[in-house]
Amino acid sequence: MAAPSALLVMGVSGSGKSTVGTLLASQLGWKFYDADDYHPEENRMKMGKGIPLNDQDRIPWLCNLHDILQRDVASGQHVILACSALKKVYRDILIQGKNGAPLKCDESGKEEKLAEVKLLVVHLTGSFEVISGRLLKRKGHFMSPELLQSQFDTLEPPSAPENFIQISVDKNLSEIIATIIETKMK
Ligand SMILES: Nc1ncnc2c1ncn2[C@@H]1O[C@H](COP(=O)(O)OP(=O)(O)O)[C@@H](O)[C@H]1O
Ligand SMILES: O=C(O)[C@H](O)[C@@H](O)[C@H](O)[C@H](O)COP(=O)(O)O
Repeated sequence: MAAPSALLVMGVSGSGKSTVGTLLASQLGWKFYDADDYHPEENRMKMGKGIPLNDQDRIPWLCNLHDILQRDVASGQHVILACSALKKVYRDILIQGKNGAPLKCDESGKEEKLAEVKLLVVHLTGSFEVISGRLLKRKGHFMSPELLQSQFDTLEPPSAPENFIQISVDKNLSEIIATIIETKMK
């Protein structure tokens, strides 16, 4: 496969997506998006009350992120997205648009064909104990730590034929970044 022009850093809440994505973007000089910044207020309020999001809450959010990625990649921009992307279908939407089909995700009825985003999925994996420990220490975030169990329950780890790597959150940040850069170059 050709070198990716987009990286998706995924995993449950507290797995290190924002931290890893930010560091990676500054090292590579790629544009960085944090999917959390694109949640509508209703989603934030729901999560803040300790209610997990469902497909209905997530799909428009993912479609919007797909459109943003697609626009950047089409203009030659290299991008990194930090996004939970817990289910396979969510990753399909990020890559291909709604229903995993290469269609534009708007409601206009226009079925505009889009090029697939060439993307490497980086899954940050770790135990409930390690990740909940980190979330409990993290301050100033809308996500309630009680939602972590539902994130693990929802998680469908990437598998073939997805283009992915898994990295343990037990590694330190420089090891994680080095592994991603090395994989991306292959
Ligand atoms: N590899 C790591 N080793 C130690 N601490 C980490 C690591 N990755 C992230 N952290 C810390 O864990 C917490 C959660 O990370 P964050 O990037 O906010 O996760 P996410 O974006 O997946 O919710 C933060 O306080 C961050 O500094
Ligand atoms: O799909 C979801 O349920 C949400 O995206 C959820 O994952 C939330 O956005 C983050 O987990 C909270 O932010 P952090 O991932 O930064 O904790």
